[in-house]
Amino acid sequence: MSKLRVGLLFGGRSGEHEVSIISARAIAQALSLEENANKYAVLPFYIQKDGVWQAGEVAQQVLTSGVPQEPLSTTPNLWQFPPETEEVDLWFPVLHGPNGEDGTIQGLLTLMQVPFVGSGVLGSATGMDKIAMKMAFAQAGLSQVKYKAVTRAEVWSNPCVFPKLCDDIEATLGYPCFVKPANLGSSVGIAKVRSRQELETALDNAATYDRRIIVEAGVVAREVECAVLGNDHPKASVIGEITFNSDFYDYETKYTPGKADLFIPANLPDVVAQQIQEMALQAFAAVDAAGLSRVDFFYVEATGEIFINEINTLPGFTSTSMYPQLWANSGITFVQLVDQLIQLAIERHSPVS
Ligand SMILES: Nc1ncnc2c1ncn2[C@@H]1O[C@H](COP(=O)(O)OP(=O)(O)OP(=O)(O)O)[C@@H](O)[C@H]1O
Ligand SMILES: C[C@@H](N)C(=O)O
Ligand SMILES: [Mg+2]
Ligand SMILES: [Mg+2]
Repeated sequence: MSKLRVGLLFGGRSGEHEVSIISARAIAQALSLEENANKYAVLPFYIQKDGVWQAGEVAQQVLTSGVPQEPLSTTPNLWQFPPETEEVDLWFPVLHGPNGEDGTIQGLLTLMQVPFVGSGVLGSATGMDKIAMKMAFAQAGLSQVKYKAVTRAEVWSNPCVFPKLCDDIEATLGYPCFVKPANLGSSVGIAKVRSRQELETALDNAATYDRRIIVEAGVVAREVECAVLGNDHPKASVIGEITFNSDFYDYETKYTPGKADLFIPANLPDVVAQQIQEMALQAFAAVDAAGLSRVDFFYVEATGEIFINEINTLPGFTSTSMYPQLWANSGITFVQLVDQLIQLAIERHSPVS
């Protein structure tokens, strides 16, 4: 039986480029182990930081070394896809953040009419944009912290508008609050602010990343996460908890070994764990996710409140990442997990009989 040729897409024009390479390396390895080795042949496709696609040796070299390839200074030809593109039977996008997790690549792959792992255009776009995502969650009745949506135009407006915006944020959300570019991940561009001056700086900085910005009331809570796997009848994993000593779960804490600890399963009353699992499944449906997602929550132990924070439709996928570890603790190994994701992609893209 011939092997299914899996196009592994990684890198990407996003602030999470480096994380994507590490996630893709772990997935490539899992696709070459045990029964997967007989079923799948991996074709690596590396998207440089300037958006140019590389296949073959260049892509393999980035995957093996984990080091991004610097784009050439010549004007890139963005619409020249490598010839290997035509050999792909199924795409496995392992791209985090804008231009990868946000529906853009999913639109391209849909037009190619080749099945792909994960959410489609709607689920990816709604899951990526924290403002759209929160509106979908509110509609589904999921509890979340108070927030305000802000645009770059308001932040970089005339000097009369900006102070009013900051006054409004102070009055409605108070300090500390969190300023986030709406479309990003790995905490890139996020700031925890405690004063007017920090608020102004954080809004200005977030506006350099995105036209859309969200400001959220800060909550003091335990951080817990749940993995979801499936299409129309998804399953929720056990719950995991993250602990750390830094001010919040920022980029450095996420990706520096030893700075954060993961506890799986989290030490939670059964009823709380079940409620989080139900909320994770509701969130998955609310944004129309497919295949996989990791849903992040805040659990306020003193009051019993559970706030949904966000959904990640292409969560970090290194061998030590929360998503595969949650499934490993729920009885699905990393090797089985990538196989199941491919089978779910085939199921989702099969013509309705
Ligand atoms: N409203 C809030 N109250 C308290 N802490 C918060 C709040 N929002 C964010 N944080 C802190 O910032 C971290 C990153 O926030 P968030 O998960 O929204 O960002 P992200 O960039 O999408 O992250 P990910 O890597 O999970 O995709 C959280 O894990 C938490 O530590
Ligand atoms: C990759 C990062 N956005 C995560 O959700 O793990
Ligand atoms: Mg996120
Ligand atoms: Mg998060």
